[in-house]
Amino acid sequence: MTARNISRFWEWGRKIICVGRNYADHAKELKNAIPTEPILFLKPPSAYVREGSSILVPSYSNNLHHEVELGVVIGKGGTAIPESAAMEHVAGYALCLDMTARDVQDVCKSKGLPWTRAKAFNTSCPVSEFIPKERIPDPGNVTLWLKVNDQLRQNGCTSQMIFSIPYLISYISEFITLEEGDLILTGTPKGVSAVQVHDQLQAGIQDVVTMSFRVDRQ
Ligand SMILES: O=C(O)/C=C/C(=O)CC(=O)C(=O)O
Ligand SMILES: [Mg+2]
Repeated sequence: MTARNISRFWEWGRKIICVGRNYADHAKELKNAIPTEPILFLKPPSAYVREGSSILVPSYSNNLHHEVELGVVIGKGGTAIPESAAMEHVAGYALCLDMTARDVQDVCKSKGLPWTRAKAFNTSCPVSEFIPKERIPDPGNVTLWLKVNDQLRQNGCTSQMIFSIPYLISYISEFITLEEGDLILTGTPKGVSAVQVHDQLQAGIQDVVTMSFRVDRQ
């Protein structure tokens, strides 16, 4: 059997675990309280989309938002990983978008329902190429940005995260066993806004990576 290559982790069918409201300025812009514990939700592997394919607006949404996020790719699985050992479990990173049907999420929130339809639809997780760990020596201090049609909408630093990457790995692995190829989306900084069909999104991690996606109707 051919060995699988972590640099194509999105083909492995592993878990996508997302952290919400992990930046105070984003929690505030949506009028949410600052969390005292990580807020988690999941996307299925069918949410992945790669450059060259489009982000599809779900037929049931009229308010699709971009959220640029740093993704952490797990290289070594584990359960109840101590915070002190957490970074040993990281293989690398990816720039990710947590595409969110905000109108649907608002309805879910008002009814106390899960966010699945708002967050987990096909193409809701655009990802960049795999970034080996060595290329981001300090993932707790990198700038993430996103432009829509060349206009800057998001520009934030991972130093603003409420819960650090080691803390998140430790917290999550207490009750979800992490496996090689899993991806953790670490939350978005402020500046989320709506995208329209035929918009061109461009995003980057300072001088490390950039990626582009077009938006189309489902
Ligand atoms: O509570 C809300 O209104 C929205 C929360 C999110 O969408 C959370 C995230 O996905 C995030 O902060 O990245
Ligand atoms: Mg998000």
